[in-house]
Amino acid sequence: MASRACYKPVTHIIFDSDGTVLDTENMYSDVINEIVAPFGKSYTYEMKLRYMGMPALQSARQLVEELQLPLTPVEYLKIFDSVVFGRINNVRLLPGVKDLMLHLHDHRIPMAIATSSVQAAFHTKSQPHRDLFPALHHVVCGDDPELRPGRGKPHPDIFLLAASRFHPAPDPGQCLVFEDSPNGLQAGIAAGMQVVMIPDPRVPAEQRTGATQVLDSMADFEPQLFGLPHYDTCSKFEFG
Ligand SMILES: O=c1[nH]cc([C@@H]2O[C@H](COP(=O)(O)O)[C@@H](O)[C@H]2O)c(=O)[nH]1
Ligand SMILES: [Mg+2]
Repeated sequence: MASRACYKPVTHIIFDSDGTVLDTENMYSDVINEIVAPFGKSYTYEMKLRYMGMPALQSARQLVEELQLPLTPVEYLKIFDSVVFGRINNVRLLPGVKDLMLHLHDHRIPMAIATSSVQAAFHTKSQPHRDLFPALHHVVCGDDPELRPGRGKPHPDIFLLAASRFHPAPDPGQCLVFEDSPNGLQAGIAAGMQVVMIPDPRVPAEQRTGATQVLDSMADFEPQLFGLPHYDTCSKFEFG
């Protein structure tokens, strides 16, 4: 992790979604394990560390091959999506997300989401929290027509595309990324952006290397360290 002196001021924020904004990762692990268990397989956390943040079809292809499932990747994805669809009402925002988005929105800081999730899935999962959408300038999903296949996280493309869609577009160095996954961290670094990583406690130290800052929770984020307006104590605690 960088020392305090290494934090550089930023003007724009790009959030990852799954595991950073939406509390979906444990649900994904449960669903994947339920799908593969009848075939005598399990989805370990070691595997998850490699899959998190990957575009859905790429992840499905790798999973089917790695676990030798008697399914095509598309068949697997259909089952996955239908099971997830039944659980979306339980998807919560992670701690600190709402406070930070509302705070930065109050101060007119431009924000976007860059998620590997496909648009239909993101739309469904995020519906319970649509009151926050006006705070976001835009959302880039993994199936965006301007993203080339095979260039999902850990490639930088989705973050660079998200940065290019602000008006006016900032330099990558002016953007701060929030990420939970090692693939997402690498994507943010490759994009030339600072990355605040909020990993699951099981993410090993070596897969956090390069993060500008590692936090246990978004609620611990101190905007002023990155040249952003600090929290007004009253608004954070009265309305958070
Ligand atoms: O255990 C897993 N978690 C997450 C993913 C992939 O990561 C994406 C979420 O990426 P992001 O955190 O960039 O929103 C999911 O849509 C899925 O494609 C996965 O394959 N396996
Ligand atoms: Mg994520």
